[in-house]
Amino acid sequence: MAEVAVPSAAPALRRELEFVRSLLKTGCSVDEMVAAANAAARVAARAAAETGREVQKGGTELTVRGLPVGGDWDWRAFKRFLQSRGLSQRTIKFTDKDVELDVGVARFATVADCNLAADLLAACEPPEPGATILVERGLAPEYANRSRKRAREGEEPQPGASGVSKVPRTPDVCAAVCPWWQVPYSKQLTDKHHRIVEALTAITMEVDRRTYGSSKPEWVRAAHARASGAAAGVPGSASSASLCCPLLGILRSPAIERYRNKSEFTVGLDEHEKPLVGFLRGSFQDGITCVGEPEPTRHTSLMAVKLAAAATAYIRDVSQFAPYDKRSQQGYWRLVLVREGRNKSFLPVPVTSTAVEVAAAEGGSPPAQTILDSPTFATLDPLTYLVTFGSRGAGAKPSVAAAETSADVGADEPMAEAGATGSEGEGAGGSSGCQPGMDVSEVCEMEPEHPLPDEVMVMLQVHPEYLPAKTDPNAAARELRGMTAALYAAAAAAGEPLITVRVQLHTGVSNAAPADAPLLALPPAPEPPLLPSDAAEVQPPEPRDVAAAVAAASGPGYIHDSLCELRFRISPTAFFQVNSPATCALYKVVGDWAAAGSSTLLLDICCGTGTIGLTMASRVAKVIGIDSVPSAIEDARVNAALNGITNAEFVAGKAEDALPGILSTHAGPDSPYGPGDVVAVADPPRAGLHRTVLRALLGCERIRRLVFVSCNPDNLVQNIAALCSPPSNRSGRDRGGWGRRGGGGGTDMNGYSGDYSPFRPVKALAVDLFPHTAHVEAVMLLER
Ligand SMILES: C[S@@+](CC[C@H](N)C(=O)[O-])C[C@H]1O[C@@H](n2cnc3c(N)ncnc32)[C@H](O)[C@@H]1O
Repeated sequence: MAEVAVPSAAPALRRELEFVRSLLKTGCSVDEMVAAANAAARVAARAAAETGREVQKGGTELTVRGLPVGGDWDWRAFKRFLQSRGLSQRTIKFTDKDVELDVGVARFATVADCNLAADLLAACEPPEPGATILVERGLAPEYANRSRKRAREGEEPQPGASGVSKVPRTPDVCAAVCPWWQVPYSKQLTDKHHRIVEALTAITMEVDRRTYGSSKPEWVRAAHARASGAAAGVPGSASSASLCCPLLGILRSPAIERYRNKSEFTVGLDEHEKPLVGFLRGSFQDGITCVGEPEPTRHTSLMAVKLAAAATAYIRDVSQFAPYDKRSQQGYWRLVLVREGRNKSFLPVPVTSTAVEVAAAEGGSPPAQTILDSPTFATLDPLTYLVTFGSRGAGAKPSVAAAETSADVGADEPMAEAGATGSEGEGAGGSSGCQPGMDVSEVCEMEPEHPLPDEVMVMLQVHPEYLPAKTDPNAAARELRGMTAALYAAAAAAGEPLITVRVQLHTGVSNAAPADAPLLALPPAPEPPLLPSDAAEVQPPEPRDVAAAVAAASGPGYIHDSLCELRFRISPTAFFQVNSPATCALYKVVGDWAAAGSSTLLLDICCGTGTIGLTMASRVAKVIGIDSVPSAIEDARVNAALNGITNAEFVAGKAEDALPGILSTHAGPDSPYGPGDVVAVADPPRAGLHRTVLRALLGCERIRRLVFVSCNPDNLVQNIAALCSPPSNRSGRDRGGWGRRGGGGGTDMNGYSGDYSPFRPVKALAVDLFPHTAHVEAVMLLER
């Protein structure tokens, strides 16, 4: 056998070669010789590859060549192959393999994991006898291009992109529900931050468009001046110079893997036409009805994955009822909603990539990651999760790049100075001991194992018009109870009991049921036959274990979760933020920016289950929350009582209907709240606030401070521009509905006839509540 020169940079190869040499010397068997020859060939190929190319050190990606082609050999098979070779599910962050290519790529949680994987794979048996696999550090060029394209488009890789022509296929489930799953988290944060930069710039432009002459707000002029300076060569870029206010950075999500506390699974058919409880692999409008396995999606919790698998098994193996088919509007099982809650907040403290790299270089284990132990609302420090751009290392001076995006508009303003933490004087990092903020280059994806949920709720959405269910209520009862028993067993096996199941009856075509769709407790066991002669025709009596499981899982019809030391009851259909750890950080910022005190009336507009208002109740005189969903308001009232809060009132109704009356009662001239004592927090749905609400807020002069939370940067622009534009001297070009035509008094295009002072954007922050998707939350403080 030819001697192979092993480069000094490849100690694993050297060890492997030594092993082969020793094997050859010992007079081993034919099989062992074959294995040795294969290993030697692998070594030779790897050595050749490495001498021709520097080993990329410190990365977390591996390319594996020589994998089987065709059949089922896609990324799932590749992932199974990695797992079967001793690599843990948790450390493998993504795998990608086209069935037509012999190359697979994998990314690992840490450099140490990647090193271990490289060593394990170099020494392992190939997936097929006689095959030779080759392991290389870094991303194969053919995949690097695919990843970039996918990241840009948020789409699944089309095989044609790698040069192999194939018929387009239904998108992968990950591409459908967490399209950024393969994009490094630091890149996700950068893109989301940029999206908010664009929104803040668009606000300046929109208010500029709506105003002219002396009515143009000072902050718009200042933005113009910055932009002109930038255009004239003063360091800075025109687009970021035009931000309407400082953008302090982005709060990363404390947890990025399997972070969702709510999973909505569709019941349908998989690509082989077998029933599956999972995620739709595209939109019904695009003709896609195929459902995919939820397990590969990075954001779905393991408990939810297990419950989906149990529901699938029940429908496939036991149920007599079919999944609902939207096209024919036939079938019974429609949706399985899983919600989870914890007794204590789960708040991991991020470690930096430098710390991980240093530990790996020193051959040690990755740095220990701490979990904040249920911090109080006062001690939780959002700086723990702040990510900024362009200044490597916390406390480092912002680089030129940072100055370009932030200096003129103050985006590098420390968060504490900007009033973000409300805990001035306490060391930055507060209770966590973490450095204040981290540069995006320091973002690391390592995170600790999540604790199991303490409470699990399932809502089964079914189609009551399905003929076999309609004609035989006993059969329907048996199905629902059988399904519940299957789910109960799966939850218990996963470590936590399923405490409550509810059934939603829904006849509409889309799975999105109206808030008032009937929600029922589990039906009682079918009655035994009255006459012995009927006995032959009826099903056998319900097994005892089903009855016991149903009794245990009937529960109260709600669960509880914890945020910032408070407990929240959540009903099946009430809104509750899906990422509890990130929500704690978000609420802390909202609370601090509201700067509410003991004389404050806090308006929580679109309050859901009362979360924002209740987290602030102890420091204000009164909270009034409004939400259009009655069950959410019921939850909010219970949540106040649950936490011993007596100064909160909740109103069920649309904000556009309820807010004007609330303001005239509680914030009118005769109210006990003086100017500035009324603080509003608005957290509207994606469509944004109704213009009646905007008008009411503008018209209430006691409101001087408004914290706006938005999950839709596009609608944020219109809402903020409306709130920050003066009432008169609007440009005649403004067809958007806020300016009066011409100056002076009169009535504007929306019927608002009062004078008011517009708000001014003070500062903004992006918050990542939805890792692996393009969604991002923005928080803005407005003052006047
Ligand atoms: C983004 S959620 C925010 C909920 C809450 N602030 C939280 O953090 O959990 C938006 C809320 O607005 C409610 N909503 C939707 N349209 C509304 C309207 N016209 N008036 C009042 N509330 C509305 C929804 O029911 C939902 O609870």
